[in-house]
Amino acid sequence: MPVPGRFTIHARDGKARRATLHTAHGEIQTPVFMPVGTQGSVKAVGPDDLLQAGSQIILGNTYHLYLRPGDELVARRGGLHRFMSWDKPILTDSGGFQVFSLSTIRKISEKGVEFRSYLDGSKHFFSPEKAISIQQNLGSDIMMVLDECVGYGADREYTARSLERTTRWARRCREVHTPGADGQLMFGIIQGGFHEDLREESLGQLLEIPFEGYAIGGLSVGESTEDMYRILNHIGPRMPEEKPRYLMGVGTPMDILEGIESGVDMFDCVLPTRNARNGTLFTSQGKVNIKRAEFREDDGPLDPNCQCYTCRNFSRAYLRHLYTAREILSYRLNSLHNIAFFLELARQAREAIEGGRFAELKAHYQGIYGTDGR
Ligand SMILES: CC1(C)O[C@@H]2[C@@H](CO[C@@]3(CNc4nc5cc6c(=O)[nH]c(N)nc6cc5[nH]4)OC(C)(C)O[C@@H]23)O1
Ligand SMILES: [Zn+2]
Repeated sequence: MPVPGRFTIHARDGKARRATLHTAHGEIQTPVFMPVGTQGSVKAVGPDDLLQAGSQIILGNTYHLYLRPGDELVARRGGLHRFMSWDKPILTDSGGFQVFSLSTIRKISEKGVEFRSYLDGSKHFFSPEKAISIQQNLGSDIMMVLDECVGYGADREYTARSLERTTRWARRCREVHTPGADGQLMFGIIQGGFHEDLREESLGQLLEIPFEGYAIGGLSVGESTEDMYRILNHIGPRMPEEKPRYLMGVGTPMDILEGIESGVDMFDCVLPTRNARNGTLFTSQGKVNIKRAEFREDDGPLDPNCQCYTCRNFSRAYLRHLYTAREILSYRLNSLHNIAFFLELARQAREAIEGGRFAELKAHYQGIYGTDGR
């Protein structure tokens, strides 16, 4: 009987790891890309599409689901898995980041964070305990602690004080959920901005609290690729070897490969679904901007090397037409393909690590997407 939280490393290639993470809703082969389903749906695609594309786990969001339809309502409907008919693993972010990135008029204190809803301006308060209670109501397999993600360019002094409070909040989250209760896992989140020593400080403090995994927060917040990679390369390998490592909100294909090379196992990003909706498609030969006139009469598949439903059934000419005509089907077909691309990238990474060929895989994509794929 698999024990939720068990993390088994099968192969290594440099700092990259090929592993299996066990959860209450099944096992996850890592490195893994997690499509983002912020409001309980991965935009424009259904659970059947996600399974077909090979998705092992998806993301939900505490902040959004608390505000609408309400975590208590979801709990009364049997939890998020049943509510959205997804019976594989779900990871939920704690809402801290969304409060800072989406909400207006927020006040942060030792107790937690007060914010106004982006929907109707009503006032709300998240304590660390509340953030965990919401994720228990949602029934997610992996819960994230409530943290403060300091903005890019926050001063060192504030960053240092903030990470101390984030650690105290992390301890409070752990205190209200016994490890493994209801099969739910809890990950700590490393902060510390863009200061290597503060990052080590944050990690060191979190290691004193028993978490089933550790995440790197505070990145993909508008910093340069150089700054992201500097922190990633520094803290990734220093994270606990025997536990899963999750890089939040990242990223482009090249950012993901850089993260895997630094020892990271789990990734999530809205890039595939968000870019799909503005016609930017990721292919084995680089980015394709489907609205370009050159595709008007192109009968070829979007990506000849892709096995997804979109590439097996529709031409670039048709995809361009749907996009230009603002057809709803454009969102679905473009999103299906981009999700399939990111999932295939992660699958290729798993295979390359098993075969000791990860460096070659990264070099191959560097030749197509450049150093950061922006
Ligand atoms: C890359 C891309 C396309 O992703 C978009 C947009 C802007 O960046 C993103 C993704 N970056 C991102 N960094 C994060 C940091 C934390 C964090 O420190 N703590 C917690 N609890 N959750 C986090 C979630 C994060 N997501 O953040 C929002 C604002 C959600 O939109 C996403 O650019
Ligand atoms: Zn495709």
